Amino acid sequence: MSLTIAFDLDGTLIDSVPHIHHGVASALAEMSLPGIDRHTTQGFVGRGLPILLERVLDHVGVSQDHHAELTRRTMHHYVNTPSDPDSVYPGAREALTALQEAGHRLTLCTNKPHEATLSALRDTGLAPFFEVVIGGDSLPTRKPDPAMLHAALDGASRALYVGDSETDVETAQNAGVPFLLFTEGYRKTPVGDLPHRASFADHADLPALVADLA
Ligand SMILES: O=C(O)COP(=O)(O)O
Ligand SMILES: [Mg+2]
Repeated sequence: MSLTIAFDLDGTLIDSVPHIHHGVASALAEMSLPGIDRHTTQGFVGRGLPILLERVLDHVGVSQDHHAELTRRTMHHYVNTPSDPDSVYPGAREALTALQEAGHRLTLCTNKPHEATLSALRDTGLAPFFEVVIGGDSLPTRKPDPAMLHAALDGASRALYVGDSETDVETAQNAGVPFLLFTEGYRKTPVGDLPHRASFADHADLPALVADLA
C-alpha cells in the first residue's frame, strides 16, 4: 500500500550544521559581534531561523535589536553558499530512490526558510524527489504546530513523518501522524524518551522499515 511520506531536512536528510554555522558565524563577524562555536549552533537548530538567531544573540550576550540585520545577513549566506552534495547522509539518496520506486509519494516539511530549502535541495540534487516543499516561512506558523505537516501531507490519510528532533516528534504527535526517528541527527533527548513508531541510524534501513508499516 503506498504512503505519503513527509521528511524533515536538517539533521534528517542533510548534515547541514556546517552550512548553517557558516552562515551564522559569517553574519556575526560582518556585524563585529562575538563569535559562536559549531556545537553551540547545532544545539539551537530545530525551531526555525528566527528562534535560532534569538538564541544566538542571547548566547553572545547582545540585544535582540540586532535580530533583523542578523537574519538578513544569515539568509544571504544560506542562499549564496552552495550546500555540499556530500552533506546528504550516507544512503539517504538511495533510500529516497527506493521509496519513490516503491510507489510512495515524498514531500518535505522543514523549519528551514523556504528559499534556503530550495537552494539546499538544488545544490544537493535532492529537489526532484519532492512533490511538495513546505519551509519554515511558508505558513503563518512553524513546527511543532501541525499546520506545516498537514500541508506537506496534502490530506493523505496514509502517511508517515520522518525526522530527527524533539520538534519533529511534537509535530507528528500534534498532527496525529506516525513518526520515524533518525537517531543520528540533532536531537538532544535520549531516543527512549522520544515517542516514535520506529527508529533508524542508517538510511539504508529506511525502505524496509517503511515496507513493514505500509
Ligand atoms: O531550521 C531549523 O531550525 C531546522 O530545520 P529542520 O526542520 O529541517 O530540522
Ligand atoms: Mg531536523
